Formats: sequence, structure tokens, C-alpha cells
Amino acid sequence: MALVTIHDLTKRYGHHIAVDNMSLDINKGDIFGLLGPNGAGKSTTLNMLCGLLKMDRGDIVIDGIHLHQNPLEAKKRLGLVPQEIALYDTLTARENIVFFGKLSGLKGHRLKERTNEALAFVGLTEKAHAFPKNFSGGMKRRLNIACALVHHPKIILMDEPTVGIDPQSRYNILQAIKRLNQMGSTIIYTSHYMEEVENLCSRIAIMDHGRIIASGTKETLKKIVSEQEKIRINCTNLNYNLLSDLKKLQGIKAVDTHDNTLEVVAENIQIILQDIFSILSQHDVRIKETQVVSPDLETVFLSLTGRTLRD
Ligand SMILES: Nc1ncnc2c1ncn2[C@@H]1O[C@H](COP(=O)(O)OP(=O)(O)OP(=O)(O)O)[C@@H](O)[C@H]1O
Repeated sequence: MALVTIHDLTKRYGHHIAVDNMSLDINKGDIFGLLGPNGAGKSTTLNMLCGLLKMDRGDIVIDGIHLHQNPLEAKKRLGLVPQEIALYDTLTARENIVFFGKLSGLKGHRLKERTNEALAFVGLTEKAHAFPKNFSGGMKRRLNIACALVHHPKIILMDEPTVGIDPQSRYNILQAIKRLNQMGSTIIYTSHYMEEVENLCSRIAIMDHGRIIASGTKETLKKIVSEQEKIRINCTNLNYNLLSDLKKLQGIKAVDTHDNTLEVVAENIQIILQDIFSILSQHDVRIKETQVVSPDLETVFLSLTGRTLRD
């Protein structure tokens, strides 16, 4: 049985539909990745899951409890690491964790024990009495994670927890997530970093314009594009007419650009490679580097939407 069930979830901001009739099951023990570009609706979904934002329609069931029927009981099972760091600068690291622990109903000896444990888990024991305003971005993020897990929630929601931090902190956070999962927590993790989701998550849902466009294990998702290949061409002088000419080639599944890179997905790239190069030459494009890439989640997204995740 699923630990979290989302059924027909919908959220509008005025006329804009941010989450559109979304249904998902998340199983106990999953590190579940919600992957999508900026604006896909990931944060809106997480905020509705933890009751911070009211849904317009749908149902969320957490560990057998309907969120709208018994929000307090449902929320006890959740810990949220929000996208924006949420800490009190006037409280020390320890006091911040204690504050969030109390909000979750912890007190006395248990609160003290859990606070020490949370500090140790994120490697901040030495900084317990320091103020977060003096912390690096990565340390603040780790402290935010400690605040979210002090009450030992069954489910931890993480909204892009590695955005804007240095590689070492990023590595530490990803390792901490794996350890949390091994210790029994189910994780729901949003990101627009394809590699991160591919390496970390046991199951993935790809989101675009508020809808789930594909979901499953990374192996299942890659099967969608198993007959396809992607070529990445680093070049100069990319232009709109070039893209539209490439899209007319038979066998082309998707074409997109970012920075000075052109990405083309096709059924059998070897057969149409010559045609691609000749179109590039007609448009005076100078090729610097060409690489055939095996299908990844980016290819899946590109193939399903015609756009790259970076859009
Ligand atoms: N408070 C709001 N008022 C109006 N529109 C909003 C509001 N919050 C989000 N949106 C819009 O809803 C859509 C989904 O936003 P959301 O933040 O959920 O996306 P996201 O996938 O989390 O993207 P990001 O990675 O940029 O946070 C976007 O088009 C966004 O502009």
C-alpha cells in the first residue's frame, strides 16, 4: 500500500493552473523524485502536501490519514525542507532545532536528545551555539534539514535542497538523504537537476506545466526513449530558422538549444547525421564539438516535451 497517495490534485493561481489534476502514489521506503523545469509546479505540490497551501480540488492521503480530515495527525508524519531557507537568525543553531521540535510536540529530555541527534546527523554539533547568520549557504541548508527531521517524521519533503550551494555541501546533503532513507524515512525530493534525480531516486515523476508526463523507475522512464539517441553539438551562430529546418527532417523527435549547445533526439541518428550537418552548414553554423549521448532523463524530457529541462 502507498504511504502517500495524491489523487486529482489541482491548484490554480487566478487563471493559471499550477498543478493540474495530478495523481501519484509514493511507496514506503522510496526516495521519490519530482523532476521538472522551473515553474513546473513542484513547490506548489509539496506545499499542498504539507498543508501550507490549500488545494482547489483533489485528495491527499498520508499514512492512511486524509489530510483535509485530520491535518494535525497527517502533518506529524511530515518534515519539510523548504526551498527558501527558513531559520531564525536571532536563535542559535541548537535553539532553531529546539523551536521546530517544540512545534512538533517534542519536550523535555526527548527534545534534548533528538536535538543533539539532529545536530550530529547534519554534522553541526560543533556549531550548536553559533548563529546561522554567520553560516555558509550549505551549513544553513544542513541546519534546515536538522529542523525538518528532529521529530523523526516518516516522510521528509525536500524542495530543491541543493540549489545554490557549493559542491562539497551538495555532496554532504545527498549522502545525508541516502542515510535518512536507509534509516527508514521515505523522501519526496524535487529538483530540476536531472543527474541528481537519476542518481538519488528510486522512483521518479517527470512534471511539466503542472502535469505528470511520465513516472516510474529510471529504467522504465528510459525505455520510453530506448529506440532513440541524442546528439549534442557545441557550436556558434544558432538561430530559430535552423531549428525549424532541423525539425522538418524525417526521424527527428526533438530539437532544442541552450547556451551554445544544440541537442537533437532522433530515432536513428547515424542515418540522418549527414543531413543535420548539411543544414548546419547552410546556416553558417560552426561546429566546435559533437557528442552522441546515451538516453538519459533529459532525453526523456526532451522527447516528451520538445524542450530541455533547462528552459
Ligand atoms: N503565489 C503565486 N501566485 C501566482 N502564481 C504562482 C504563485 N506561486 C507559484 N506560481 C506559479 O505557479 C507555477 C508553478 O510554480 P512552482 O513554484 O510550483 O513551480 P516549481 O516547479 O516549484 O518551480 P521552481 O523550481 O522555479 O520553484 C509557476 O508558473 C509559478 O509562476
